[in-house]
Amino acid sequence: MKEKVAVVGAGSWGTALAQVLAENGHDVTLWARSVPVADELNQRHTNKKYLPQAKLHPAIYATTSLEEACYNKSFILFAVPSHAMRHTAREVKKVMNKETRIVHAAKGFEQDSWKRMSEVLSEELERDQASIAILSGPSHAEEVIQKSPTTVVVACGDQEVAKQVQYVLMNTSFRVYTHSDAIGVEVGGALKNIIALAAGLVQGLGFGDNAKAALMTRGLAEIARLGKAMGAKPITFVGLAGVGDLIVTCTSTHSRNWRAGYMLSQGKSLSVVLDEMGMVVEGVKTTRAAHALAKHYQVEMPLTEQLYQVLFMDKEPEQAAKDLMLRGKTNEMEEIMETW
Ligand SMILES: NC(=O)c1ccc[n+]([C@@H]2O[C@H](COP(=O)([O-])OP(=O)(O)OC[C@H]3O[C@@H](n4cnc5c(N)ncnc54)[C@H](O)[C@@H]3O)[C@@H](O)[C@H]2O)c1
Ligand SMILES: O=P(O)(O)OC[C@H](O)CO
Repeated sequence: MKEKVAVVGAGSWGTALAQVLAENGHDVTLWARSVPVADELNQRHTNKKYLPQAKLHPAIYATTSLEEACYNKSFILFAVPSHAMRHTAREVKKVMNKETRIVHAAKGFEQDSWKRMSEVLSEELERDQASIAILSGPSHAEEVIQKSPTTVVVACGDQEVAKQVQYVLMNTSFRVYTHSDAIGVEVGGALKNIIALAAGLVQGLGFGDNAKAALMTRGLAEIARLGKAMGAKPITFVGLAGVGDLIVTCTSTHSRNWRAGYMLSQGKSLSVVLDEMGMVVEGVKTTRAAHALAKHYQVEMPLTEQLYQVLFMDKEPEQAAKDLMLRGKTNEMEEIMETW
């Protein structure tokens, strides 16, 4: 059945998801923040800033009007960065219908409140959190747009909504699994960006594959520890929204977080790196959030702690690596048993 879907956010991820939906035959309206981007999408069927090589489906209709995008739609899919979620949702609330199903695909926390995006959406849209679906998993827009086989999860307290989202998005190159652990899927997607930043940094410092494997494994351990404290099911982190996303972001040069980490290793300051990237690097703000959440939940997150000091307290990355290697001696099996 053809559905009317609004995609809110015409960056790389929103554009790639709009393409998947249009290829699946749905009626897609893509909300862009700027008029030139909307004009380019409508007239040339390209989005050069965010997906330079892509030829987009001509049926994708772009607009800068949230009302035009969101009124009378079956689904609204939020693909704006986490820092933009609350104010965008507040505007969407004014123009959307009560029965429209809500999905978000952002991977981060709100600054200062450290809330998950589904909490923010629930507050602003006055919706039960259990009705909000979360799309996550290993999925770079650059590959989705090329129809390279991709697997994702859609998590929701209401499994009927998860199945409906699975129905509208799934096709031969985009496989969607439903999931019931919304907190785990949301937290896994956000926290892997911290480890991806560290992986880029480590690679740029000339460390080898042993260090990368260590980062990913020990990164997963601390993601699971914080996730569990926040109410996630630890087993979720062995799936696509945990290990899967860690693998893709820590090993792919498509990753904005990995690239930002790499640039930092070349001696550039954080503000220069973010400027040069010109795209959202969620891991920076997420490091702040996880640092605060770790304190709040009294969970040990040594990698996050060291990255926090490198990003925000001018610590030399080499010193951070040494401090990680020589921190208090621990027993891996005991830790695994405690978390998993
Ligand atoms: N790019 C990917 O491959 C990918 C994959 C999965 C999830 N995500 C997640 O999707 C979210 C969006 O990422 P992206 O890669 O598309 O980012 P992007 O940098 O490519 O695009 C960001 C978009 O958000 C808009 N935006 C920025 N600030 C805004 C604001 N204050 N108000 C309204 N709109 C604003 C920009 O105009 C742009 O359209 C992030 O949370 C990211 O982690 C991205
Ligand atoms: O490019 P990144 O690092 O923002 O990661 C994008 C997606 O989250 C990968 O699944």
